[in-house]
Amino acid sequence: MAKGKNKTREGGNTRSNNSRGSNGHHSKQNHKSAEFKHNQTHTTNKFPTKLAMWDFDHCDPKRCSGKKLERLGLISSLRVGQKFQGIVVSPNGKGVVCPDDLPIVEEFGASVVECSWARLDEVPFNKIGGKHERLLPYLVAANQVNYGRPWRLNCVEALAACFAIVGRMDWAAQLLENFSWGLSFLEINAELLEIYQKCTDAESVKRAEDAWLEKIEQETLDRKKQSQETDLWMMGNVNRMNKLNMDDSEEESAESSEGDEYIEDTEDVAYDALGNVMQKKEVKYDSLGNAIEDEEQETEVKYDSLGNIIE
Ligand SMILES: C[S@@+](CC[C@H](N)C(=O)[O-])C[C@H]1O[C@@H](n2cnc3c(N)ncnc32)[C@H](O)[C@@H]1O
Repeated sequence: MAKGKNKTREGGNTRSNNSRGSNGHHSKQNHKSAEFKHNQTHTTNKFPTKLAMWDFDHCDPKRCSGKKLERLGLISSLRVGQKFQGIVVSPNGKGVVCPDDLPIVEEFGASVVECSWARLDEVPFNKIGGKHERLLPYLVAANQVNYGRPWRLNCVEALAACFAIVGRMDWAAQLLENFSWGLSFLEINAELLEIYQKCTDAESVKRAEDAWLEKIEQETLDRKKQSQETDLWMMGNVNRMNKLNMDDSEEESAESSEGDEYIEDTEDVAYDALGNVMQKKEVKYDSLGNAIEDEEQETEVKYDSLGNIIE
């Protein structure tokens, strides 16, 4: 259990509907009471540690994971100008999240910057953040917008990644469970998260990240080389196959033409009882194309009274 966590949540309540986002103003309320309310509502009692975000309303609310966490009452909004005591997972971070961050995460929670990747230059990073701003090491997004892209995690993935790296896989899963695709983030990054969890400080995570990047780069090169070799081998085979096919078809056509010839030949070839080819019978045709019977065969054979052929 996080130190002081219950204490923080005792006075806490979920964010009220009239609280404001990072770039909005609180209507009909003076600054002081709004600030007081904000400080009072920056935690929810639905999650074991504090979750917060600066929301710049850049994204489609239907696809925005930060907004969904807010609707679920799991995360609260921070104003521009307001700093966060816990880990700030941010593109503006210097070091990377590491297992040594566990006590900070457990005591003060984690926050993100809900904005568009394409509009980072509009974010006043100097007016948000905190003492513990962190980048995330190489991990691959599982969300539907950036699936398969390294580093470009959405807010819920970023928070979950932070929890997973510091060893709170339970919190990571608890958060991601709210998204249909959520747990696949832990699955596709399982091997890497285990490696990061075995590290200590930011430098060791960075070294692990570098080693992983080197490994996947090498694997990519090996795969490329292998596929080129396979292509060559296949091409060799294809050539051989083509040649074989060609030879085959040549042989086949040769065979078939031979066969045809053979068949043609057989039409006029006669065999004796022992299968020996006998003299080809010559068929003669009249001017109308009608076969004329061989006169020789038509020659009448005469016999004497004893049945002997008479010449
Ligand atoms: C740019 S926003 C995009 C949010 C997206 N629209 C959504 O639906 O959640 C994602 C935020 O998550 C955190 N984040 C994601 N990947 C990160 C990384 N590799 N390093 C540091 N922070 C990261 C940052 O706070 C970042 O601003």
